[in-house]
Amino acid sequence: MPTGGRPTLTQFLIDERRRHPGATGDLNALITDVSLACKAIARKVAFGALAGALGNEVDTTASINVQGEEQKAMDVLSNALFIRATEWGGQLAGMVSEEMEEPYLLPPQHPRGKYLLLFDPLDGSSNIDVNVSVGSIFSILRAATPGQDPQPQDFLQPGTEQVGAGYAIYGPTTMLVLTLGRGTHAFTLDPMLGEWVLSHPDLQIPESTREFAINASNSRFWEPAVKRYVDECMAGQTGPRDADFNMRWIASLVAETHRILMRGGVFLYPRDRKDPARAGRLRLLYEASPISFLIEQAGGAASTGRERLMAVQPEALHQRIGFIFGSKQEVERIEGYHRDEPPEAFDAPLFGRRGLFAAAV
Ligand SMILES: O=P(O)(O)OC[C@H]1O[C@](O)(COP(=O)(O)O)[C@@H](O)[C@@H]1O
Ligand SMILES: [Mg+2]
Ligand SMILES: [Mg+2]
Repeated sequence: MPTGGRPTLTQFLIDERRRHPGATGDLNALITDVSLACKAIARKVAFGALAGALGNEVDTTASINVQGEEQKAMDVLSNALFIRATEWGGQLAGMVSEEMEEPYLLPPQHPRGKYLLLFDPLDGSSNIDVNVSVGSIFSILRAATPGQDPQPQDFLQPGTEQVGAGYAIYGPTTMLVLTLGRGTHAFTLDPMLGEWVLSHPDLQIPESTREFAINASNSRFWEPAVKRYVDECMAGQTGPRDADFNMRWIASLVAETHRILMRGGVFLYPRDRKDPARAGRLRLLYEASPISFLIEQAGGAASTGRERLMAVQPEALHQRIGFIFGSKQEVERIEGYHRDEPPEAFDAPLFGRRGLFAAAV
């Protein structure tokens, strides 16, 4: 076997389907289409500064997206590749993307299916110019009205409702990491065969760690619980943790997640006071929710700091949220520190559950 006895993604999906005798194969077809989009994005990313010079159509100008952030040409192109690869197959009823303000409705000639696809087509895109790993993140939900165009509120489902989730990482090797609710599995793209090959079945995150990741430049905006946690890590052997810690920050959620899945660690992009118009940095539906599913399925934990992230009921398509995930013992410790803080210390008046900005984008 050219894959050294390891199953390909197709073989893995066939095996999964056997466990669900009533399955139509639509989910497998959708994941195959998503994995094709990821292959196409990987190829484009690999061209780097040669994009355009070699006759591929990427230009290098940037614009501003619906969230007021710089939108790179590769963000726009990756978004188009996701749509092109998945809209025709008849498995999807609609899509939501970081790069589109409203849900994407399928062209009239395409059949509507029973799934919803939510995605960040290119995560960490500010890293592209410096040749640091980037990725794509996706989440699959069931449509409320299969066969019909969805309403925006149909996408507002808690993470616990996800049918599947995953990401592709475009790094030294291109990999696809996937969960369908039975473990988290990583596939490596064999560049010769162009096939995803199961290289890391059933990933398990170590329960404890001595490595944390946070953007420390935001420290003056943190809640007391986060500040306490980081201070204790920094104090190392001289503090209450009685152990030295390492700190990491890549500024690429996919790359941080991948490191944590491979060797453990904890990631924090907590709710903070930096911008009163938004209570966190990362987007709930197509960043935090799918990453949480992957992390939990690998034995880790994912939280807002106060509750299980996948239990949060979304209120807006592009809602942002505080996000803490990784090795279970550390996430539980951070949640404990939040419980120790009186909620009014930070909540009132802007950030309370019922506060002005609770669901702001
Ligand atoms: O610039 P900061 O504050 O370090 O934020 C980095 C975070 O922003 C992101 O790049 C946001 O994703 P996008 O690139 O898709 O907007 C995450 O991948 C990363 O964790
Ligand atoms: Mg992102
Ligand atoms: Mg993005």
